[in-house]
Amino acid sequence: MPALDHPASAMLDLDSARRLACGLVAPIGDSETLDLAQAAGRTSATSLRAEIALPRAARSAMDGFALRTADLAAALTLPVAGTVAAGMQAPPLPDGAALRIFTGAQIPAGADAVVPVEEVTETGAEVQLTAAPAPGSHIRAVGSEQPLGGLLLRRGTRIRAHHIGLLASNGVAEVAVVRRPRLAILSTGDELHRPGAEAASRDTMPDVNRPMLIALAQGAGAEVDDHGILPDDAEATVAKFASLQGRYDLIVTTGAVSMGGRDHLRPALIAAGGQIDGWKVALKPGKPVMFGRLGNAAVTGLPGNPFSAMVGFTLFVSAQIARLKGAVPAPLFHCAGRAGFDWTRKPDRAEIFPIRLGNREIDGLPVVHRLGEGTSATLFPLAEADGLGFVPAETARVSVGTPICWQTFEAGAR
Ligand SMILES: Nc1nc2c(c(=O)[nH]1)N[C@H]1C(S)=C(S)[C@@H](COP(=O)(O)OP(=O)(O)OC[C@H]3O[C@@H](n4cnc5c(N)ncnc54)[C@H](O)[C@@H]3O)O[C@H]1N2
Ligand code: MOO
Repeated sequence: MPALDHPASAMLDLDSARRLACGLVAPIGDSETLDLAQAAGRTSATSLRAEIALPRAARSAMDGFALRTADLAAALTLPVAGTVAAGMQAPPLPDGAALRIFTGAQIPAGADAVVPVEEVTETGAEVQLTAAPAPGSHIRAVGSEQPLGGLLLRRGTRIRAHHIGLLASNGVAEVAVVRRPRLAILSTGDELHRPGAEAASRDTMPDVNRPMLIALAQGAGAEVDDHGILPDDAEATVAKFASLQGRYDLIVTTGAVSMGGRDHLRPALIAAGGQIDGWKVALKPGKPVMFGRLGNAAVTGLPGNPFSAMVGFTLFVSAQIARLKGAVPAPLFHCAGRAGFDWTRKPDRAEIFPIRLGNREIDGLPVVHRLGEGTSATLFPLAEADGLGFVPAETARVSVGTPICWQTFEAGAR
């Protein structure tokens, strides 16, 4: 296999790395048709326009009385000639009379206003008003809520509960959505065993990254195949890449991307006919991330340290999944907090760290506490974390009370 030469100094900055990662995938063109109830969270594959105007018939917006305003010129008292409820065909309004009407009921032919029940006095079979309403009062006119041809769902929209309701109101039962991105996820390392598969020993350790990344990818809307644990073996790695070719939109690996003699991933990708588009980001943790391609699939090699793998997913893989789905990747980290800690650091790489939110300050911004000591080998500081904090590469010092950027764990998954 080819020996790869990469100078230690060449690191992508975070923005360039994210752009590169997103550029290696393209929005999926295939679609499938789903029952409306199954479509939440999926991306619409087509735009839908209203084939009807709503409401289809003029309806009452209130419980009250339907009447003809012209009839009130002589007197403000009218006899009540009957009742119209939602779901029934309204009888025409007799001359010089009112009809009791309920919310959502069709406006009787001849009526041009509804007076709410609390604005009238009912005496026997008559209703007495204090003033004549303006024509059109409390009537939902035909087409007033949705025009014929109005846009209901734009292509590329993430379908949310309110879209489902809107489509249901138009009698739509099925919707075309972009097929889910197909991901292969695998771990590398002779030291790994499946969590719970064997008793923990001092020689082996559970595979932490695979179950975590599968959960993250499924949460982001991908269809994931679990490709298990790959041994630290060059030939096996080439063979694995070859077997994955043509089947996936994105292949995500962890481990074997650093400088060690057993870090086979990059040469194996080349040997399998793939290419490497970038390696190493000025990011802590997550420095040795690799961005590449194998046929039509993007290949993202995340570092083996579990917090590095998680950060790499959050910053790069989640954006790649969003783009595959035809969505716009979520912007990262809003500076909507105040540091609850002092921190002096080496200003060389952007840094991500677990955070816990404290009380809100008088301006409404939460105090953000940094958890852990910056170790990428453990997820332990995340146990009680509310999200992730961020400082740019050039930050050398953070002081209590200064603005700090953070995001919830859900922020990246769209
Ligand atoms: N000489 C250098 N050494 C290292 C550098 C460097 O720049 N120069 N970078 C360090 C950084 S930063 C990281 S991050 C790691 C990344 O290493 P790899 O991605 O090559 O990963 P491995 O060496 O295979 O494993 C690293 C570490 O993570 C554990 N691991 C791996 N996979 C899993 C898994 N699925 N579940 C749990 N733990 C896993 C593995 O046992 C190692 O302890 O490299 C540094 N070294
Ligand atoms: O990049 Mo490593 O991910 O700093 O631990």
